[in-house]
Amino acid sequence: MRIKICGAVRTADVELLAGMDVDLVGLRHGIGGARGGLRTVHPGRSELAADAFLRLSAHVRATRRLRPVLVTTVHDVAWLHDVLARSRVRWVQLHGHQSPGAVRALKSAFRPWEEPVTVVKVLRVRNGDCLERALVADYERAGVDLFLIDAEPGGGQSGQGQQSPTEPVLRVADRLTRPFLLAGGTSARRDTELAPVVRHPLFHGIDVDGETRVGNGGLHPERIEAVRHAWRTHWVKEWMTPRRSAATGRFEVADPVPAAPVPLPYGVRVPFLPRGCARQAV
Ligand SMILES: O=C(O)c1ccccc1N[C@@H]1O[C@H](COP(=O)(O)O)[C@@H](O)[C@H]1O
Repeated sequence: MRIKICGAVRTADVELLAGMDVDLVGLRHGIGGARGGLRTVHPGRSELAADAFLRLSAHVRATRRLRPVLVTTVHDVAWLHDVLARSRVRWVQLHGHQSPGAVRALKSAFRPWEEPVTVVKVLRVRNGDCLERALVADYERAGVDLFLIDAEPGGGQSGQGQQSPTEPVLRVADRLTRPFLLAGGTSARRDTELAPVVRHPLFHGIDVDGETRVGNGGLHPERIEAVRHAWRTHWVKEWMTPRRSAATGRFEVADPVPAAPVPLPYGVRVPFLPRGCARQAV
């Protein structure tokens, strides 16, 4: 399971992340404005100027453990190729309305002898529906490697710390043949609603921004550690560890949210039941 922390803006952020158990570092460059097309709630919250992007991405690469990810809303393939080539960053998160054609052109802009680019395309969930639903197959044919399912409360805004309801996320995930990251208000909360998302065969990890900060401030080690612990230790262990079933003797992945109502033995009283359990025979 991969963990991406978004919005590093200074060398100290990279040094902090290098000492933590995370994988990908999002660096925002080319957000909104004339080249973009996506307005953000916090315009330029952590937008890096060109020289800062080059410097910080080199710093991330130098850790040899973390991977820098260019997070951008720019559509212009020549600009994207130039930034990726000059910085030697090979992961890009297309967080705008970039078309499948732009994805195809970007993938083929890198020659076969060059390190290929990994394209992450955002799919936004708004009012229970995925805005890019009709384009998913085209994105896959164009070469998207990984999707990022994010909540968009409206107005073309991302990163408001709002979590997408599970059902629409699963509906999008079921249309995919490529893996996806979950974004949008991802936190350290152990919300059992998320179990079916984590257990989805294409679930690949999480992308977090707001939860890793205190207020609008910088990255906070304890908050990052809380998210890491919740997802790497709790969720993954809880839902992905096969256990031997007492009934069948076979190894099965634990299911804390039973699909069918589970009858309780006669006389048992419980103050709280997990979702899916029927209150019977009390
Ligand atoms: O947060 C922004 O303003 C933003 C601007 C442009 C592109 C992406 C942006 N945020 C992304 O939103 C998700 C989730 O963030 P959060 O955990 O809900 O705060 C993440 O991918 C950010 O990169």
